[in-house]
Amino acid sequence: MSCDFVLEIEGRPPLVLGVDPRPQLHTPEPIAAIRSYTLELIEALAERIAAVKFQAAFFEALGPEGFALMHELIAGARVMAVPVIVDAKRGDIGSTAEAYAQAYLEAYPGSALTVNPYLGEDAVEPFFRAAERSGGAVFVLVKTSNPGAGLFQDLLVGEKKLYQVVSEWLNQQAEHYRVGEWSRVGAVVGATYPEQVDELRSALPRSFLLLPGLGAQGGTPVKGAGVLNAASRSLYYPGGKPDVQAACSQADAYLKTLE
Ligand SMILES: O=C(O)c1cc(=O)[nH]c(=O)n1[C@@H]1O[C@H](COP(=O)(O)O)[C@@H](O)[C@H]1O
Repeated sequence: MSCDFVLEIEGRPPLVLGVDPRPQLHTPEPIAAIRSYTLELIEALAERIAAVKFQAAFFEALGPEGFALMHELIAGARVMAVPVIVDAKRGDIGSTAEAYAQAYLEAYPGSALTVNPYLGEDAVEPFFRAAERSGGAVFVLVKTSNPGAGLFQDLLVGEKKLYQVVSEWLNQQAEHYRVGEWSRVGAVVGATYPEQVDELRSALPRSFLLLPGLGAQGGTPVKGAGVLNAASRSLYYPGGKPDVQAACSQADAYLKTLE
């Protein structure tokens, strides 16, 4: 297995498994049950997914043991040769960004991290540089999937919307951090906004687009080069509960619409 996120992702299916565990669905011992279910699921879906995306908040909410479990599962996915995206949406002043980049990108070479660009270029660059050193990637929030995304992201800045300004800046960064056809600098675009997905696919030709919002938020799969459709609840808990067989069927159904 190559230890470079960009090279690994290129040839894989366009679906991402989101792991957002709810302890109430794994009683009576949530930590142990989430560990075994997630490992079994990643193994079962390994050939059907581009990557597994761990949402840090759900593990943090489980306390110190939960946070340790996320790190254990990241390592487990890497052992199974499945690329990892840590969805922690980090963003802070440069010196703190260095520490976040060390915690996720450098700790897991060949992995990716979601990043919030609100603090500006000097706050995001440490993530790009760390990704370059570690063979990783960064997915920067451009147009998020939530209903309130437009409050700031659609604000007009001159004649452009703020998310368009972000995407123009991001495209320059993406050119700089290219690895062949694709870049270490990707973008997050909600599957719930298909028009903006089309627009940003053209505006960011070198970037992988991570599209959360599939299923539970009402988004549907989007075909396209470099498009990674991400589903958490609808794939991790198909039918509202842990079920490996049903998850395999759901993954097949998503992939069929993407053929
Ligand atoms: O970065 C993300 O993954 C993300 C960005 C975004 O715009 N919208 C969004 O829903 N997400 C994450 O994607 C997952 C979506 O979960 P489901 O709605 O259950 O598929 C959650 O972990 C969110 O935190």
